[in-house]
Amino acid sequence: MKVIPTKLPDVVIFEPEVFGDDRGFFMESWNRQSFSALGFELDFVQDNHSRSVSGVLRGLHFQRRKPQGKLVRVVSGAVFDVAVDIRPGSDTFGKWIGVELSATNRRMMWVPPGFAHGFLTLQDGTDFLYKCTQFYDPADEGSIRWDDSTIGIEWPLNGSEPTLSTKDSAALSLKATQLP
Ligand SMILES: Cc1cn([C@H]2C[C@H](O)[C@@H](COP(=O)(O)OP(=O)(O)O[C@H]3O[C@@H](C)C(=O)[C@@H](O)[C@H]3O)O2)c(=O)[nH]c1=O
Repeated sequence: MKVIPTKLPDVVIFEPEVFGDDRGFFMESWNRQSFSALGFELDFVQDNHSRSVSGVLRGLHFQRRKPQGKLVRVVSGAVFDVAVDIRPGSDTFGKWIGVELSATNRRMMWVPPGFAHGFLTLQDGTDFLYKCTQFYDPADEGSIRWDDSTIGIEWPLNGSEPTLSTKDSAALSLKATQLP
């Protein structure tokens, strides 16, 4: 597995080894031993799967008391996936990274606990899968505005408006959001 660092030291991209043959392909999407050997001791407790039409933006989500680390990937379609460092006191507080994850590039991104996470779907029928290190807790979760100008994420929207949930439409700026 290839590990690709990003400009945010704790966020990394993984490129699994893909074995193709006449039948199709095979790859390991999660192997505790292999990740551990690379320095990632991860203990996942929940797997999630969402499907979206093109132009859906989910995020930017986080949990306060029980932050979730997420290993995210796409098995159908493509997304622009974003992690924002919202750890108070961090050298990279407020900084973001955006990466295209697709069924074609088979890349995964590690979003560490303490980061807000979101993604924009680039194709209809995008299936997004992720493993989480903490259970979902709706009472603990928060959402930061996707278009917060102090974060300044360059979403590849080409002038169109994203489709948001009611919750995400009502999200506050990073500054106005109560952080851990
Ligand atoms: C996230 C989640 C939602 N749900 C329920 C609550 C709600 O009725 C329905 C849809 O929830 P949401 O609108 O929050 O789903 P969604 O906007 O897809 O939320 C996800 O967004 C991405 C960006 C993340 O990083 C995830 O951690 C998660 O927050 O599913 C669960 O039962 N378990 C879960 O773990």
